[in-house]
Amino acid sequence: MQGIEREMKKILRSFNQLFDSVIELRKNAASEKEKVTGMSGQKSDFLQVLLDLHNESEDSATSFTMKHIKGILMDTLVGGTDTTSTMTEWVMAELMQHPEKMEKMKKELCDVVGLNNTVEEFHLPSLSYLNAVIKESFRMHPPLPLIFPRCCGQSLVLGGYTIPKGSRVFLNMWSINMDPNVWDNPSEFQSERFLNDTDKFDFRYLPFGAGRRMCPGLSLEEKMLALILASLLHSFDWKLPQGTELELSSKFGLVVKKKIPLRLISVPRLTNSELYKE
Ligand code: HEM
Repeated sequence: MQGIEREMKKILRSFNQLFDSVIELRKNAASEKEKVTGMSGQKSDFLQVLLDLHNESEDSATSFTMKHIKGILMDTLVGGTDTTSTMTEWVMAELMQHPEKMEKMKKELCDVVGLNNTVEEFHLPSLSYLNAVIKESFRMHPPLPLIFPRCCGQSLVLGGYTIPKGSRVFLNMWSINMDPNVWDNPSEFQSERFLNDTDKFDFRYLPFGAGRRMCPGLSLEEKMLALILASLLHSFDWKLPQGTELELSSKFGLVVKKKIPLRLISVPRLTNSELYKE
């Protein structure tokens, strides 16, 4: 009616073309490699695993088609891009708002990584303060505060409320995260509350949802976000452009972002300028 469907189909077509060309490139590269090395079926990345599954399932009753592959690529792209960039922005904004925590963060990075090195994946498990800062940022700024709606399978009474079978239920994570009965001083950014955190499942804190439909990108995200942030914070000092002020208001949408995008100036921090070259 308002051209939304037409626009959606146009976007879908361009994504389809993108995925087709990526898949075609991969297939050509794989057959080229097979010709040179005589080896096939090398599981080098996620796309290759999907293509191998497709090849293996061609003769089976439950086939795994190209349509499935493109659907998975689409889910990964949609689920993993806006959420990650939004969260990077929130963590940086909170650290700019709390310079003492920014300093603590940098000290941890200096101790673990050293100013003559760049951050690598193997450093991440030792960055416990970074982990706490990320968790506290997820608590205060969950990118998907209502996670995804659930449908009630059978009628039940919960906390005195009757929820009829078939109701659509939204879980408001944001209000749980801000509830003083659940968290001490919930409106304060206190990353230290997550410092001695155990891996025990905590129903007060569900930025990635829960149950069978919880976010499948969780373990990738934990590493990706920590690596992006650790690299940004270790390699550069950050300051606000002159005459600008930091503000932390949010804008509601499918992903809750900062209302005004964060703009910062980076100043190289590492001792060896060669480390900034590819
Ligand atoms: C800051 C990062 C992310 C956050 C906060 C986040 C959060 C969520 C949440 C709350 C859900 C709904 C879970 C539920 O209803 O229980 C979800 C679903 C999903 N996420 Fe993520 N996500 C993130 C990153 C990613 C990444 C990196 C990927 C892929 C690589 C991804 C792929 C998906 C997919 C495919 C679903 C739908 C799962 C289903 O319906 O079965 N997400 N995510």
